[in-house]
Amino acid sequence: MTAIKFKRLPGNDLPLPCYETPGAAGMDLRAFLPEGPVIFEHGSLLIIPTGFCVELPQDTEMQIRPRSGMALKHGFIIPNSPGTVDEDYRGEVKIGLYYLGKDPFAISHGDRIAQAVIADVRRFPTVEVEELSDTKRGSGGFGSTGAA
Ligand SMILES: O=c1ccn([C@H]2C[C@H](O)[C@@H](COP(=O)(O)OP(=O)(O)OP(=O)(O)O)O2)c(=O)[nH]1
Ligand SMILES: [Mg+2]
Repeated sequence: MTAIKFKRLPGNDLPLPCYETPGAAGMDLRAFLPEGPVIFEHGSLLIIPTGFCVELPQDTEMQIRPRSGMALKHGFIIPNSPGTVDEDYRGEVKIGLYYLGKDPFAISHGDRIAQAVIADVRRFPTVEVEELSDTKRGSGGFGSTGAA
């Protein structure tokens, strides 16, 4: 089976990202903060390193998504969610976290702060045309079909 290749950055003693249960969709990503915890205040937006670079299989992407517990219990959102790691990216994977909680919250080295889902990517050629085909929806959007 194809493996996701991770390259460990110097000083990184963290476990390799992995699936926490056999059926998990995402592998958890940990904060690489060897110099100590980072304190989030309400409204903080910080980019947290993971200590790993990744090489993805051809025609895949890594989506960086929030962990539900971090979001719903503590108020951490990922503003660019799902973050997109391109298959040709060779830099360190980083996670942007925005904190909505009231009280200051510490994120420490090794905390599992996000999850990475590997997804297939299809690429298509693009073409400019004069007309698009007719549909029942037409130009309706943004709630045009109602709520109930
Ligand atoms: O949550 C994320 C999102 C992106 N990246 C890295 C991998 C990705 O391949 C690269 C570029 O991301 P993206 O294409 O979303 O950002 P951009 O603003 O379009 O930057 P670029 O012009 O470099 O493509 O940044 C991360 O490490 N974490
Ligand atoms: Mg881009």
